[in-house]
Amino acid sequence: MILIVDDDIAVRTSLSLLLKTAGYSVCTADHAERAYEMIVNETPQLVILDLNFSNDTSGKEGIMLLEKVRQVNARVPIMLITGWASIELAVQGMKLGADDFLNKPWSNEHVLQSVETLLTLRTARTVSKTRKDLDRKYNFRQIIGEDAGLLDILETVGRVASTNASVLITGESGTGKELIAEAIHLNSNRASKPFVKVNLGGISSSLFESEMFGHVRGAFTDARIDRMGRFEMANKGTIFLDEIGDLEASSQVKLLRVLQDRTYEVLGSSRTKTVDTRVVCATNKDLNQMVSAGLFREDLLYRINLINIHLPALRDRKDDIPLLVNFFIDNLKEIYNRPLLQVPAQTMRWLKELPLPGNIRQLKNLVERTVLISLRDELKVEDFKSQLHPAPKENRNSLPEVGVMTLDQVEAEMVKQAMKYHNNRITRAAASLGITRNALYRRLEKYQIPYDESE
Ligand SMILES: Nc1ncnc2c1ncn2[C@@H]1O[C@H](COP(=O)(O)OP(=O)(O)OP(=O)(O)O)[C@@H](O)[C@H]1O
Repeated sequence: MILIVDDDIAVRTSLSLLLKTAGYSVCTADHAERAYEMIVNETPQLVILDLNFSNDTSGKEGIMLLEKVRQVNARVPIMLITGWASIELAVQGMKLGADDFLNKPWSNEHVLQSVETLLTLRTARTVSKTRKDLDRKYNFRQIIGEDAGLLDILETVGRVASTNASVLITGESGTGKELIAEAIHLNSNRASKPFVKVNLGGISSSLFESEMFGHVRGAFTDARIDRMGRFEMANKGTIFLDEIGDLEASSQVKLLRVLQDRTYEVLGSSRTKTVDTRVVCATNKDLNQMVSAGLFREDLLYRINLINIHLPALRDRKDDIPLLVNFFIDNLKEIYNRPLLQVPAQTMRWLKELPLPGNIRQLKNLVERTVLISLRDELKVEDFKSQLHPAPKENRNSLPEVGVMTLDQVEAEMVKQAMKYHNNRITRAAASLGITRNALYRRLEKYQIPYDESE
């Protein structure tokens, strides 16, 4: 049974009708006390709660009810309804334990999708999965690993794939975020439709709208032909927004708007288009920390991370290293027609102890380079060693090998080095890096490098 809490009879009636027609049983409450009684006594499967009671536009009454409900029932999914103008209220509600929020006016399809998603996610998790069990149920062919943490992740991926829930995938660079995003798509009923990847780090705010929503010819000076936006390309499929932590503030608000309303306008056209796209985002940044630092919108964070999947670093799942190496070797056997290629146990033990800050991508590159360069089929520690730290070549620059560090890590190291060299003098360090003092402050904050504020 779904409980609808709203003092507006029109809202109660229309939502009841919608949900009943879709086959749910429904009950309603027109004020907070009644709703609380029903939640305690009748244990609904889901609660839809309008935060803006018309006699109390501050939303306080709704928020108090939410707090009270969470004290007695931590599990019942709660979906909030607010006006677009009171998005902060929705964020406050999410912090207090609500599961999702909708804006008025809502689309019926959106309500039904969210209800279905929350009810599916609520069903109890099946425990103790083995890799075999998971493979029987889902398609994870390209994802290698048997680490318990990874199996948990795969189980979550399988379980949430069929819903429309937004998923945020976090983890260091090279841990397989894109692969997991693809697996969500492949195991969903959108699998036969497009999977569209967008690297948000590479899209400046001036290009954001034309890239994501498309434009018509003549929309701006350079728009010589009509262009389809990424959301339209991903229609009925999945859009994968990679590097979401790199999105500039003005683009964040535009993205929030489309995820919220599920509609957008093509640049230069007044026609409104509807988005029917599953949204999966990824980042190697700590978005919670970015929210605290005022660099990422909190409402956008809540919108994109109904489900959060955090991928472990490879150093925390070392037992998977041999499985991964063998998987890469098997592929290379075919590609290079070298059926006798193998990595003996001793070499494997050595590989397992490598720090591999670039995670699976670094391991894959290392295996590929070693196979390419080494002439023997039985790969020895020296073969890998020479590719891990290749001997200095003439004119070789001193940058680390590709895959070893991300651009952010290189930048952070350079900033630290300049600060140390100039004894933490901001002006000098900034000048030596070729950036302004403000730009240096931003980077010090970003990488959490301590500095003397009186400087
Ligand atoms: N579990 C895995 N099994 C096999 N290959 C994997 C696995 N995880 C990652 N890979 C491979 O490692 C490489 C990096 O993975 P991917 O691009 O998904 O990482 P990422 O976390 O998205 O990286 P970035 O943050 O840098 O974008 C890819 O070639 C991918 O196929």
